[in-house]
Amino acid sequence: MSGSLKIGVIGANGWLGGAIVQALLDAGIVSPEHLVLSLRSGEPTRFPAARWTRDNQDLADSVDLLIVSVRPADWPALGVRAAGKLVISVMAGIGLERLIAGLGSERVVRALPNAAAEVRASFTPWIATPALSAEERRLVGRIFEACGTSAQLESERELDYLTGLAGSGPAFPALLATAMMRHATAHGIDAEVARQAVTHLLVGTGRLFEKNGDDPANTVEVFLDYRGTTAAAIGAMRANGFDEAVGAGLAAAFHKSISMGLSA
Ligand SMILES: NC(=O)C1=CN([C@@H]2O[C@H](COP(=O)(O)OP(=O)(O)OC[C@H]3O[C@@H](n4cnc5c(N)ncnc54)[C@H](OP(=O)(O)O)[C@@H]3O)[C@@H](O)[C@H]2O)C=CC1
Ligand SMILES: O=C(O)[C@@H]1CCC=N1
Repeated sequence: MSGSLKIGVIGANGWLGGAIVQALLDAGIVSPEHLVLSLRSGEPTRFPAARWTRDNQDLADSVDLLIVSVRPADWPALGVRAAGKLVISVMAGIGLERLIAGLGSERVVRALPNAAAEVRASFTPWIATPALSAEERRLVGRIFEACGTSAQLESERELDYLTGLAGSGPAFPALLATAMMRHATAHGIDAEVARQAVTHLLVGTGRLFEKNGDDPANTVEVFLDYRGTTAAAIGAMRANGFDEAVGAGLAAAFHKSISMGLSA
């Protein structure tokens, strides 16, 4: 695979598709003139130097690597054939078997980036069919390293599980942040002050985790040892079902990632 690799992205006007294209360009994996991008409605809003089309089959025929980034519900109607092409799907739930049958290619990757690809901070688990060469696997690794960091998995079951934990993941700290902001403003804290407090605690905690690289449970233990405000909060959160609520949420995501792949 050389610098003249042609990449096509179906759904490039969408959130994740656009983020991946930007990451590919930023990392120099593809040049704009080697990009073919498709959209369904509206007009292209980004990447003016790329070739935009509404003809997905023409796109698939024109490129070396095809990335499919439409919503799972739009997959059955897509009808694109990509025999002999390397294909990456980032659609939640759609399994390798269905991708191979639908696309007519044996060289397929299922990947689950997350919304942080927009800031090149996604964690992206992925799995490939056995037909991918070592060089193609390196290329896939480079693509998702461009979006943040990545891990190649051995089993599709792991990917189904991580669809919730990693793919949906940014929504969960956002949910926590929403609950914290709601509580703070109900206690008279200015909404902008609450927003800043919550944003900085998420970013700051992430940076601490990156710096220390240890088990988050250690951080919880260190705070519990103070027997102060943090311990009081953690005790009350746990007594009110915090761990159970998180577990039930991740189990629901795991279940949905399997069921939506069967029904979409
Ligand atoms: N966003 C996220 O955080 C994550 C998303 N994913 C997966 O990525 C995929 C895309 O998600 P996301 O970017 O958020 O969704 P978006 O709705 O933002 O983007 C999907 C895009 O696909 C376009 N589209 C649909 N059908 C076609 C078609 N036939 N031809 C060309 N374009 C088409 C849509 O066009 P239109 O505007 O007309 O609807 C839309 O622009 C999903 O399968 C999702 O499961 C995975 C992990 C994380
Ligand atoms: O919620 C979803 O189904 C997809 C997967 C992760 C983000 N969006």
